[in-house]
Amino acid sequence: MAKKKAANKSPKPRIKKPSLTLSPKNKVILGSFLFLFGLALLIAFVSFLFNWQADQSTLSRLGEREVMTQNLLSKFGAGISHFIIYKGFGIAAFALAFLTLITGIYFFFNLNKKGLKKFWFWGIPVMIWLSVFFGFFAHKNSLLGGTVGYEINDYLQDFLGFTGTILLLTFLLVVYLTVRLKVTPEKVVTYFRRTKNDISEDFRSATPSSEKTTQTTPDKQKSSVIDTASEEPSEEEKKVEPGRPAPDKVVIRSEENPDDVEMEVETAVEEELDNLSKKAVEDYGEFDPTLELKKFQFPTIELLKDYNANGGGITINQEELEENKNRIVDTLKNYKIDIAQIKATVGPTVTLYEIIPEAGIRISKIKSLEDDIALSLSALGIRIIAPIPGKGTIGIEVPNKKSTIVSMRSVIASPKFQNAEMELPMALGKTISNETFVVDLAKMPHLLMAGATGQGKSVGLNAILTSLLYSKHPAEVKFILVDPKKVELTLFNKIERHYLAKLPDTEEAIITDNTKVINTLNSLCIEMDNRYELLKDAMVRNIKEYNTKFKARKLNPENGHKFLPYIVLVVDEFADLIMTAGKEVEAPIARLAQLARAIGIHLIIATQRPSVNVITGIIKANFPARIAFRVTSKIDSRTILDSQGADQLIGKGDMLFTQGNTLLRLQCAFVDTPEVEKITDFIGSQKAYPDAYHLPEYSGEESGTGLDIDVGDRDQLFREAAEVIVLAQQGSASLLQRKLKLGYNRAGRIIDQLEAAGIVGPFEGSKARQVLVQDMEGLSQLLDE
Ligand SMILES: Nc1ncnc2c1ncn2[C@@H]1O[C@H](COP(=O)(O)OP(=O)(O)OP(=O)(O)O)[C@@H](O)[C@H]1O
Repeated sequence: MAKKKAANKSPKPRIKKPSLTLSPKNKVILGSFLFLFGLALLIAFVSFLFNWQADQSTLSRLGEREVMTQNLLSKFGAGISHFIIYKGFGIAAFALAFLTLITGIYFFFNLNKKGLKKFWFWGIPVMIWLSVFFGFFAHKNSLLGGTVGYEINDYLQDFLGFTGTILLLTFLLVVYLTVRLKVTPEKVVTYFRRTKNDISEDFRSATPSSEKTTQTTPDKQKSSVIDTASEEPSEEEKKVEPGRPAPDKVVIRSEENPDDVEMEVETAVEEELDNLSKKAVEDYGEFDPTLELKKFQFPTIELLKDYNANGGGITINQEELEENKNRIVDTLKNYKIDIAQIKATVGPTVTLYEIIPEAGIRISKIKSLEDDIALSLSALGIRIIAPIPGKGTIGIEVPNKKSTIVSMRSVIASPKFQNAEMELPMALGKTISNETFVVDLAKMPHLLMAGATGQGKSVGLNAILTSLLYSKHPAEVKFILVDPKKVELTLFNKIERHYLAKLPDTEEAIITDNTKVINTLNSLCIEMDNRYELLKDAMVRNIKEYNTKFKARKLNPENGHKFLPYIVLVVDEFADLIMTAGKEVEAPIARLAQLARAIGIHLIIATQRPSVNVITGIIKANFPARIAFRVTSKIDSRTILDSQGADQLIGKGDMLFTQGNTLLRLQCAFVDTPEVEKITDFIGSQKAYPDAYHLPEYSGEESGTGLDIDVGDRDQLFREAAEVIVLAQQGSASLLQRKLKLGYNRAGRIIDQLEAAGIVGPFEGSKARQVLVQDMEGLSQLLDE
């Protein structure tokens, strides 16, 4: 039926569009016509060059049959040549003949017309350029530039003068060479270099023919001769992929035994770069990750305060030095330890006295006198290093009476930081010999920081972040800041869209809520896995190689590849996090610490309480780099550094740094909150990305109570407990404890089961849980279901 309907439908009158495409037959006809016409033009033009003067008198009478012309194509040739060459473009008009000829070939063989369009697009301007150029010589030979060339040239000279016209033509020539022929200065240089090499190569290969013959002289014949393969390429060589260099081949042939089988030794040649990527780099240059914020300005050094401007700096107090020296010598003498030599190095906060004891003194003896020396010097924070590694001396560090602030400004301005060729340079402060200390976070690869309250942890974190802000573009590094104290890192909110990373759909980039940390950490683990996939795909081992490859345009963004910024996760108050979230935090942190180094995710973890349940073995094992500010006990010092010493520091940024082996005493650079504010204001006022860097989405479980409790696992007293709760309309475990005489654990378990059954609501902190069933009737209905 339907078919019938369709059949009955009268066909709509269609308007036939004129088709511009030619049938193959017509293409051959048109192609051959154009080809022959172009050929005819060429013949006529060439002939015109020799006969134009003779034929000129006949031009006015070309219509008459009896007029004779010299042109090979007779009157037609003379006429059209006169029109196109003499009246037109001069000898540049040959281009027209060639273009017609080529067009004929394209149509005849039905070739892709894209190339043909290019010929015309560039051919016509080239013809005009040539004719204008030859216009300069019109007074010598009017045929060179033709009338058009002469007139345009004359016109240009009227306005630009002779020199101006030449300059304009030169400019157009440069445009043509670079755009059409892709000639660049580097290419020209390499071309000449290669030619030079080729010539010298030829020259060299021409001379040693005598050597070749000498090789075959009998006295030099050994068991085998190595000579290069014959010049004629073998079948295999011919099969080598285009674009891939042919491997170097040598043939080893036994000379004594010509019947022996030849052995061919092939040395593999490194595969040439991907031609496409090479071309992309040639056309567009290397990928620049900073392009989006091209105008981004790094903060200036003036934003940082110069604490030593008013004659601060390290002052050497001779009296103090002398006094301390005498006391050290006297104290040691009291214990019958003689000193051969003593030397002092004055640092910003402490002075190091290096002593060489007389021969025969046991080092352990001096070490055991630490407290006595401290007592006699009546100073806190004395540290004895016996012996100083690599020096063979014993060091006694004594705090200066007047310490000097190491300003962030001085370390940032130091050449050591400015010239640091590091991925993530951090200017931590100054050593005891007053040298700026810069380390690479990327090499650490994670950093653990501990210290009692008020000893300089937050300042230390700010110093690290400031160093990175002064050295890395927003495209190169992203921070994830976790700040349970809510006040320490809030200033960095202003640079959210420049430097921070966050989970999509979260408002604040700085995480202050411990429960959100878990999601972020898990999301970071996903990011890590994704990055490893990308690295695997790109066949590289680390983020540096990956980004280099990406910049060289060897990785296709359409396959998910992108420039990967470093990610630095900073956690202030790690102890607080472990207390509230425990294993849930530890597991992803440990995973990241173990695996994230290669893919550019680095962790900086700070804690007040370096006890073993906070800094667990697994975390310690993966954080070889540690910073200890002053801690209150030797045990804490051992936990963080695996040795004592941090308990003897003097606070205020005095710190010990280790990267696995030796301990280094440093004075942390000081950066105050107003300075950080100025820096973040400076960056925050500049153009930013539309949003913070988005981490992959992670949907964690909303509640950690395990709501999928099996009905069969319910407590025997479940029903009774439910009734108690509904009757009292109060969802608390202590009520169950009292009424049913239960222990805390069992009551807690029953509450969880009640929550799973939908009788009470979720945990609400100190408040009792909400009861979701209003009366006993509702309860029995629910339970029967
Ligand atoms: N590198 C330093 N140079 C000079 N003074 C410093 C330095 N670091 C810290 N201080 C001083 O110590 C004070 C406390 O430092 P900071 O706020 O960093 O301590 P904290 O360890 O973070 O304490 P909390 O754990 O309670 O936050 C600073 O206000 C400053 O006066």
